[in-house]
Formats: sequence, C-alpha cells, structure tokens
Amino acid sequence: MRIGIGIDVHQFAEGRKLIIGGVDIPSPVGLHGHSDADVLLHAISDALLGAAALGDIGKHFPDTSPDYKDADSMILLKHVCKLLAREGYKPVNVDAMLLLEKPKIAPYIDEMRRNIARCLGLELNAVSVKATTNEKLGYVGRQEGACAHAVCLIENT
Ligand SMILES: Nc1ccn([C@@H]2O[C@H](COP(=O)(O)O)[C@@H](O)[C@H]2O)c(=O)n1
Ligand SMILES: C[C@@]1(CO)OP(=O)(O)OP(=O)(O)OC[C@H]1O
Repeated sequence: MRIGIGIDVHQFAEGRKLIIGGVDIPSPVGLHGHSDADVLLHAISDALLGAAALGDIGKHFPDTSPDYKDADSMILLKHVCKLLAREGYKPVNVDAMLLLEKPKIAPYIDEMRRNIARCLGLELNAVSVKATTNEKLGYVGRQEGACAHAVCLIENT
C-alpha cells in the first residue's frame, strides 16, 4: 500500500463553466484553466500520481500543450489510472476536500463520487468527497478561487 496527496487551486472567471468532479454545476462564474479546470479531479490525479511517485499532472499534461486545451479532466484522470496500471498499481480509496465559498455543492456530491468511482474502477464507498467554505477568509472566502485537497491510497495489482 502507498499513499499520495494532491492539492490544486483555480481562479474564478466569468464566461467559464463550473465543472467539479465531472459535474457541470450551474453558476454565474466558472474556474479558469488551460483544461476544464476541474480542481477536484486535478487534486485526485496528483494524489494518485504522488502515491506512485510518478510526478505531477503538469509533468504528464503540460499547460503549454494544445493537446490539453479545454481538456476533459475525467479523461486526464483515466489516463493517470493507466499510468498507475503500467507501474503495477491500482487505486484503493480516495478522500477529497473542496474549499469553496459558493455555490453549495452538497446536492452534487453523490454525482461527483459516482463519476470518480466509475473512472477509477472503485466502489462508491471507496470515494469520499467533502466540502467546506473558508468562512469568508482569504482567496477562497473572497470567492476569488477554489481549492481542493485529496488523499489516495494505492496497492499493487
Ligand atoms: N461550497 C460548499 C461549502 C460547504 N458545503 C456544505 O456546508 C457545510 C458547512 O460548511 P462550513 O464551511 O460552514 O463548515 C459543509 O460541511 C458542507 O456539507 C457545501 O455543500 N458546499
Ligand atoms: C491540467 C492542466 C493541463 O491542461 O492545466 P490546467 O487546467 O491549467 O490545470 P492545473 O491544475 O493548473 O495544471 C495542470 C495542467 O497542466
């Protein structure tokens, strides 16, 4: 068994969709990024890569490459799983935390968990997604951006 941690931050921007955990959430603003800026999936991708000591998502999906412009982060996460499989690893469980002032994402959490579980080949009860506001403090509290932290366990296939 090996453990990995991932953290990601994206800035809010007008004219962008708010996609978190593969769910398109109704919102007047979205997250800015080279890809679809799915902050949650990026943190999970980094945690999985970290557990296998395979570097980070910027190494595998450079934000200078047109290949990843507006990329669907679910596809990037799937690719991360393939990289792990090549090294003889598979995910065991995921726990993730979103720091997001608005909107409330509680109604979308189960859909996010289902998306992630399907992508990683896990049972639903092996995928946890939680959220907190930042109590109006800092960049999250000022609604300038969103942050996600993830921890993943992997094991040999
Ligand atoms: N963007 C968010 C933030 C929080 N939640 C849910 O609300 C609960 C209370 O949040 P506090 O920051 O006041 O502790 C939290 O435990 C989440 O269940 C949410 O859905 N979306
Ligand atoms: C996913 C990638 C690649 O499109 O771009 P972004 O969407 O900007 O995301 P980030 O978490 O800043 O870094 C990883 C990138 O290389």
